[in-house]
Amino acid sequence: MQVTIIGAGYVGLTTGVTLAYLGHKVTLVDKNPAVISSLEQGKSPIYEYGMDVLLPKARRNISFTTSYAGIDGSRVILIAVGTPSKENGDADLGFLEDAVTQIAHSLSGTGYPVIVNKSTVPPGTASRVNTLVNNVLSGRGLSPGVNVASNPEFLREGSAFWDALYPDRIVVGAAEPSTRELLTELYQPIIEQNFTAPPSLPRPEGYNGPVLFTTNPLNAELIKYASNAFLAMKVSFVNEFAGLAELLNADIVEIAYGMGLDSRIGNKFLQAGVGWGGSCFGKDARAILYTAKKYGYSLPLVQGAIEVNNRQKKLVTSKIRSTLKTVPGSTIGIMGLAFKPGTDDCRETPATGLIAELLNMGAFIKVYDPMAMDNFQRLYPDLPVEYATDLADLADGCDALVLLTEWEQFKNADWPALRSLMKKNIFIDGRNLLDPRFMEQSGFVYRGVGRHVHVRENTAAAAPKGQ
Ligand SMILES: NC(=O)c1ccc[n+]([C@@H]2O[C@H](COP(=O)([O-])OP(=O)(O)OC[C@H]3O[C@@H](n4cnc5c(N)ncnc54)[C@H](O)[C@@H]3O)[C@@H](O)[C@H]2O)c1
Ligand SMILES: O=c1ccn([C@@H]2O[C@H](COP(=O)(O)OP(=O)(O)O[C@H]3O[C@H](CO)[C@@H](O)[C@H](O)[C@H]3O)[C@@H](O)[C@H]2O)c(=O)[nH]1
Repeated sequence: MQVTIIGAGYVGLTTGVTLAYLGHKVTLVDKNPAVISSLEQGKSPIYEYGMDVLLPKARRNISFTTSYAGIDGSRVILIAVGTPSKENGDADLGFLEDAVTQIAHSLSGTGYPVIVNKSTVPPGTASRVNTLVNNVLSGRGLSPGVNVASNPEFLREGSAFWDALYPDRIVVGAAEPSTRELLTELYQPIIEQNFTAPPSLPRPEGYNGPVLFTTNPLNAELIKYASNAFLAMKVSFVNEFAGLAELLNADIVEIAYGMGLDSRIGNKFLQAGVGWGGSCFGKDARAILYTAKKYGYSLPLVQGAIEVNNRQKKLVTSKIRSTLKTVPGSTIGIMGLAFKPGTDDCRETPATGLIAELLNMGAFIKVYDPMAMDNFQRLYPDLPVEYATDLADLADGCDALVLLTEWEQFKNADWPALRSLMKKNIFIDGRNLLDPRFMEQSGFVYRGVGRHVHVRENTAAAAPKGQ
């Protein structure tokens, strides 16, 4: 099937590469010439696990362009442009409206494609896009016959290709049976799992394909917001209890493990830490709160998830204060800048707020991330921090190390050697990644999140991570 995707960012690019890998003919349109020229040279502008394998394999079925000129022959146009937060919390639909207007001006009037919205957008947007595109067509003297569907995206950065090839569900919000059939055809290889799995992304054992759920566009749009709000709330819930556990000298890792044994609760998204970040949870929670307010309604659970998260982000500074005592003049090493492991994305990463606070308190800051240093520097060019070349360079001369992203490389580091390079021995584990007893044996004063300082024998090792 001939498919056009507008926006070659995290969602558009992974979706485009996946669909091309599955045999569709994909045109990726992005207004940023640097993104397109990088892709034309075979280089991905973003880091995503599996991209190095899938992009070359998809290459013969995919083309990249900054122009909307060639979109006319497509049967489906997927929109995957950004929908960032406005000052008031509402989703900014400027990029989306620009894309839709350009699409409407590029269609010739024969055999219209279906426009499918993959960007996360407030309820009612599909209907608004429908009016916008068909008004432009009418203004051009063409018949207003374009259908618009909602097909929200649920991929996670760092495992985007897993989520694209082996999703739990595909949600299609479409009013007309013909649009539902078209999107079912688009996703047929995934629904039926009739493709050769790439060796680096093997089909999970027992996985038999996603549930295809068809509904109307409004419900589909709300499914996306409700899902993200629920996940953010789940993490905030465990973080809220982490604070109480710490006061009571209990251990949140064991508590979360015990909770997750109940299949109604499940063991995922119960990992306490420095709070959630990224380009989606905060933005989408603010947007749905704004929508509710417009209708004279409130969402106290969603509001609470944000408040708990804001409080959580201050946790590290108070741990630094209580362990280091004198912060001004101290050197603090930040381990991890990406908002989660497996990605180079630093949008709304917990690292920024913490670094700003520590700088304000008079600390000297060094940072290291195995993947996200360039992105971080590009996003926050004015932050006066020193970029370390590796973990040893980071630890060298530090009074405290603060782990913010649970990279595998950090787990497997030579901790006694790193300790020997430091001036003082404070270690704040903002993701409960490391074994407290091992860290203390390695010479550190260890502080995790929601865990008693001296964790009992057999506890940390026994409880698996909740991700
Ligand atoms: N990042 C994720 O993990 C994720 C997951 C699910 C849903 N989403 C949603 O998907 C949407 C896209 O997110 P993203 O992270 O991929 O964004 P992104 O910023 O990484 O990419 C958006 C791309 O769209 C391009 N663009 C903007 N306006 C354009 C236009 N008019 N024409 C052509 N190109 C244009 C930009 O240049 C950019 O490359 C958002 O609504 C987001 O909430 C994101
Ligand atoms: O137990 C957990 C799980 C996650 N997090 C944090 O929560 C944030 C978000 O993590 P995750 O959801 O894995 O990453 P995203 O790539 O932001 O994906 C979310 O946002 C996307 C954009 O809307 C959706 O498509 C995905 O389904 C949804 O999981 C990160 O800062 C994580 O560190 C925790 O602190 N504890």
